Order: sequence, then C-alpha cells, then structure tokens
Amino acid sequence: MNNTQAVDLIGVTKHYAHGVTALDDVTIGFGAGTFTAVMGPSGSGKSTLLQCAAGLDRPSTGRVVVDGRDLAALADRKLTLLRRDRIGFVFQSFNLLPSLTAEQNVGLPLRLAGRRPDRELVRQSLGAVGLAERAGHRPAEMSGGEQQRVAIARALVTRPAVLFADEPTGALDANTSRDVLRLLRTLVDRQAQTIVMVTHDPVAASYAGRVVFLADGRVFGELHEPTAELVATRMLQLEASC
Ligand SMILES: Nc1ncnc2c1ncn2[C@@H]1O[C@H](COP(=O)(O)OP(=O)(O)OP(=O)(O)O)[C@@H](O)[C@H]1O
Repeated sequence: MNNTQAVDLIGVTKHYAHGVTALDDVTIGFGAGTFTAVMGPSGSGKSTLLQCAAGLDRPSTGRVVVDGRDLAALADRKLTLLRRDRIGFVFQSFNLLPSLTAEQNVGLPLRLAGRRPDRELVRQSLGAVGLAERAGHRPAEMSGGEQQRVAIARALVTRPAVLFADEPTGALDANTSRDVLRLLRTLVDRQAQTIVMVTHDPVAASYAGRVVFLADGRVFGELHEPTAELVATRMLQLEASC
C-alpha cells in the first residue's frame, strides 16, 4: 500500500430533478491499494457516489480526480477512454455475454479498445481469479460465483487504477459470496488493487479495510478494519437517526 490516492472526490454535490440532492458536499479519498466499502440506508447516495467517482455521471459541483486526472477537464470522448482503460466495474448481475467463453468475455475490453486480446494477459487475469481451467466454458456452464469471478477478471484485464463494485455479491448465496469477497481481498493484498465496493451486507463490508457510511448524501463517519457486528451496529444507529 502507498500513500497516493487512486480516487479523490472534493466537495462533490449532485442534484437531480425535483429538488433531490443525492450527494451533498462530499469530500473523500480512496488510497491506491486500499479496499473500501460504502454503506448507508437506501437512498443515501451510494450509487450516485459510485457513478460520479467512476465518471459515469458528472457532479453538479465539486471535483473528481481518478488516477491523477481531473474528470471535469475531460471531454466526453476522453472520459470514455479513461473509463475504459483505467476504471473497472463489477455489478450485481454479472453481465457476461452468454455466447462467449470465459476467455472471450475477459478479452472483450481489449477488443473494444481495438487491441488484439493478448492471450497471456487474458489467461493471467483468469488465473488471478482461480479460473485458469475454465477458459473455454460459457457462462451457462459455470456457477454464479464463477461467473462473477469471470466478470472480475474482465474488469481487471486492463489493469485499472480502481475497481468499482456495486453489490458484487448481491446475487450470490453466503458461501459463494465469501469466496468472491476473499478473492477481492486477495487482489488488494497481493496485487495492491484499489477497490471501492457498495454493499448492504455488513459481512461483505467486513472484508474491506475501511467502511465509509453515507446518510442523506453526506459522509457520516467511517470504520477501519471493522467486524461485521460493528458495521451492523453502526448501520442500525444510522437508520434509526434518519
Ligand atoms: N436519475 C435520478 N433522478 C432523480 N433522482 C435520483 C436519480 N437517481 C437517484 N436519485 C435519488 O437520489 C437519491 C440517492 O440515490 P442513490 O441511488 O444514489 O442511493 P443509494 O444509497 O444507492 O440507494 P439504494 O441503496 O436504494 O440503491 C435518492 O433519493 C434517489 O431517489
């Protein structure tokens, strides 16, 4: 782990129509090589924070800096390129293409970038998620957990500065979730991958080194190296005070 920030949000506010303020002057950094969980009651702004941090949406005011680049200074095309090359995404639904093998799915971001998928790179990515033996399998031939691991390999194949995960275990049972969370933790510990994960699950959050709590679009404290029990207690307090 080093001290550089992979992502910085500085005074970020996001207004939507009908007078909704989804983020209210949020300043927060995500250090390179760290694993952060973002938690908060429904509607507290978690997805909006992820969308703004990932350059999928632009803040109303404030700045977002990813991998040293100020997103506000980038025109749409350059922002798309930065997202493609430096930012990885994993969602609750695995979003794999059913007709493609694991290997082809993982190589997709390279193809979209106009690069010939480097077989070695793709194999390394699949190896890093423990699926080197499944390269030729299609999604329907794999379990939910294996499909999510393919999605993680695909998100990491471009070696992004940050991996954003939105409820990555939301569609998985407890045992499979644990495997995926252990994998995320290993990617942070062994490869210094930066991960920012939105979750509703205190057990999932306990795999992160830091949990940031949101309520009403604002940061309401954080915990470091938390247990699931501590996270659950903090969430109950937060929900009671909303
Ligand atoms: N496109 C939009 N237009 C208008 N309001 C929106 C839009 N997207 C989100 N909101 C509102 O912004 C607030 C924050 O929403 P957001 O989805 O970021 O919360 P969340 O914490 O991710 O919620 P959940 O846990 O339910 O997914 C909510 O009040 C929501 O209704």
